[in-house]
Formats: sequence, C-alpha cells, structure tokens
Amino acid sequence: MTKVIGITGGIGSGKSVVSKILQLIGYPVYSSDQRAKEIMHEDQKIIQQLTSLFGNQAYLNKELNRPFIASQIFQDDSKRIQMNQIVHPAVRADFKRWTENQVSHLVFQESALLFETGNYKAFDGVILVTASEKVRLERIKLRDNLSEKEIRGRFNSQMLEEEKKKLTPFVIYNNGDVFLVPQILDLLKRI
Ligand SMILES: CC(C)(COP(=O)(O)OP(=O)(O)OC[C@H]1O[C@@H](n2cnc3c(N)ncnc32)[C@H](O)[C@@H]1O)[C@@H](O)C(=O)NCCC(=O)NCCS
Ligand SMILES: Nc1ncnc2c1ncn2[C@@H]1O[C@H](COP(=O)(O)OP(=O)(O)OP(=O)(O)O)[C@@H](O)[C@H]1O
Repeated sequence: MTKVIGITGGIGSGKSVVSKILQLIGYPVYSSDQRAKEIMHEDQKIIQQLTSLFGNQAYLNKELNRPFIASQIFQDDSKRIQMNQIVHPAVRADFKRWTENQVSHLVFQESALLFETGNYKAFDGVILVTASEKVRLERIKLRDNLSEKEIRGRFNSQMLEEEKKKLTPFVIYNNGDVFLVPQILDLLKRI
C-alpha cells in the first residue's frame, strides 16, 4: 500500500527545496503549483471558466496571464475562492491518477494549501516546512521581485504558520539556521 505524505507551508517557506531533496533521495514528489499551471493550459473547460471569471485578460496568446490573475486573486478573496473552486478539484483528481501510477511505497504531494483546503485529512501524514514571515518576505522579494504589499497579499491568503504547526507533528524548520537534510532524514524515519 502506497503511503501518501503532504508537504506544505507558506509561500517562501522552502517546500520546493525540501521536495527537490526528497526527489534526489529517490522519492516521487507531485508539485501542485506546476500541475495546476499545466492543467490551466490544457483543460478547455477550465480555460473557459477562468476566462469568464477574469475576462479575456486571463490568457494572453493562449498563455495564462499569471501576473494579472495574481493581482486579481491576492487582493480579492471572492475571486480567489472562485478560482480555487475551478482549479483545485482538477488538481485533486490529477494527483489521484498520478498516485495510482506510482510504484514507490512512499510518495509526496507538495502543496501550499493542504491545511487551508482541508485536503490534509486525506494524507497518511503532512510535513510542514516553516520559516518566519521576515525570512519568507526577503526570499520572495529576491525570487519573484514582488513588492512587500503583493507578498503580504499572498501571506493573507494563507493560514498562519502558528496555526499550521498545531495540525502536524512533522515540522521542518527552514529559517536557514538549521540544516535541512538531517531534519528530512529524521522525518523519513518517523513518518
Ligand atoms: C495566481 C497564479 C497564476 C500565480 O502564478 P505564479 O507563477 O506567479 O505563482 P505560483 O503559481 O508559483 O504560486 C506561488 C505561490 O503562491 C501561493 N499561491 C498560489 N495560489 C494560491 C491560492 N489560490 N491561495 C493561496 N496561495 C496561493 C502558493 O504559496 C504558491 O506556491 C498561480 O499561483 C495560480 O494559478 N494560483 C491559483 C491556483 C492554485 O491555487 N495553485 C496552487 C496549487 S493547487
Ligand atoms: N534554507 C534556505 N536558504 C537559502 N535560501 C532558501 C532556503 N530555503 C529556500 N530558499 C530560497 O527561498 C525561495 C523560496 O523557496 P521555495 O521556492 O522552496 O519555497 P516554496 O515554499 O516552494 O515557495 P512557493 O510557495 O512560492 O512555492 C527560493 O528562492 C529558494 O531558493
């Protein structure tokens, strides 16, 4: 029976870095962000729904207009909720199909929103990657060249780290002052 573990955490916490380390060790990791984007480019029904939600600016030359959509959903909860209702069920179904095709006894799904959506209940365990808001703010400024206001818009659309810590015993501290690999290897023994 395949064990399915979630990897979650706030924007800039280091989910992708932890996921890459797990992949290097040899475990399959499903990236929700990446697959959500592929689905939003492939699924005609979703393209049509997003276009009616956001207007023709949702796609430019058939490419998802990510900065425009981000400007819409991170400053407007109702638009974000409506977008989530369109995209998340498709990602959930896609992840289920992906899991059925895996041979590993242990697989992972990386997703920023496992606690926010309640999806964490469907997993055998959830790893929370956590870092302070200050550290995450600096990382996202550097990585995505976003303003502090834009980044805080993303913070405000996610659960507080302190709340997430109450929902799982498996936490990786990633402020940069504690090595990641020993924490990951220790978790793999416990999970
Ligand atoms: C708004 C979009 C177009 C911005 O794309 P962009 O390439 O700039 O950012 P990316 O997709 O890498 O997301 C960066 C981070 O933003 C955060 N984030 C993204 N979507 C959401 C959301 N709906 N709610 C809260 N946080 C979110 C996550 O921490 C994510 O890791 C994109 O994030 C998106 O389509 N989001 C809605 C679909 C979704 O919820 N995806 C998350 C995985 S299912
Ligand atoms: N321990 C670390 N030391 C230095 N830089 C780090 C560390 N962890 C993550 N980073 C950097 O911080 C940025 C955010 O990390 P990462 O993309 O893994 O976060 P994430 O949780 O996947 O974010 P998102 O929610 O946007 O997908 C990246 O540029 C990454 O290289």
